[in-house]
Amino acid sequence: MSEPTVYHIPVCPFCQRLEILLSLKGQRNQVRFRVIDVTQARPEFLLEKTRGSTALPILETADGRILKESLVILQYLEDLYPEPVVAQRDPYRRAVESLLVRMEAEFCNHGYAFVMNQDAGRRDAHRAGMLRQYARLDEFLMEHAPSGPFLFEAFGWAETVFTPLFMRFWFLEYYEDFQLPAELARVRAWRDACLSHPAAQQVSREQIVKLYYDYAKGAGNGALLPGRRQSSFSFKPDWPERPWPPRDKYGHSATDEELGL
Ligand SMILES: COc1ccc(C(=O)/C=[SH]/C[C@H](NC(=O)CC[C@H](N)C(=O)O)C(=O)NCC(=O)O)cc1OC
Repeated sequence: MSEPTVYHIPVCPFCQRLEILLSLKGQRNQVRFRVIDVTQARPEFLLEKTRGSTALPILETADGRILKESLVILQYLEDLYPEPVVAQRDPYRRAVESLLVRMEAEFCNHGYAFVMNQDAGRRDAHRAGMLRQYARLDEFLMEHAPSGPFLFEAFGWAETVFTPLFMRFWFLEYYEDFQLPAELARVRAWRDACLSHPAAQQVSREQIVKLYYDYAKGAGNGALLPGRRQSSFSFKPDWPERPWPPRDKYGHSATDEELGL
């Protein structure tokens, strides 16, 4: 094996982080990406490599060593391909970047809990919680980068970490009619600049909305819903050939046929 290999799910936000970083560095073709079908049990060869853990992405170095956790793999790739630099080199700026990145897990969890919520009576609580998460980002950016749009001069480390989550939260706009209010202008400017960056165009809004339908019905990571034969994460039929799913997640459960599966 002459190059690193990433085992990934094409639409997983954590896997997309690696593609964005490599794209920024012009090294996307130096790393082999092997697609794993999240709707199927992990293949034995992979479980042997990971000693049983199933979360993706997984990176196998050129000499066969295994790494997991997207933020760790990002740092490995940053060190393996040091130019152009993506993470800040100045110690204080790197610390500020790290403070912002420390907010990604709670931000992610709120968004996924919101889209996976099945209790219409809790919609407003989820919405309020998601708005608080965006307000935290807005406050941080107003303190450290009031003019923007990025945290520093260009799309960098924090943007690489957050942009896949901003893209997944297209499912909140579609299934929960979630919109950022005008008073959160700073984080909205950051989000919009991230969404349009050329290094981050691995997935589209239509793809996310169609593939994540089952998450909106409470089934994550390729799990199968009652009465369904296929997950919305299935690779076939390819998502461009499928119709847009119904938006009414609380009142209707689409069949495989309605989803074009
Ligand atoms: C907070 O809830 C969620 C947040 C994100 C995702 C997601 O996009 C999974 S993407 C695919 C998912 N990968 C991960 O969760 C990796 C997270 C890890 N911390 C990283 O940063 O690499 C996976 O492989 N799951 C299958 C398994 O673990 O066997 C799903 C959520 O709930 C189902």
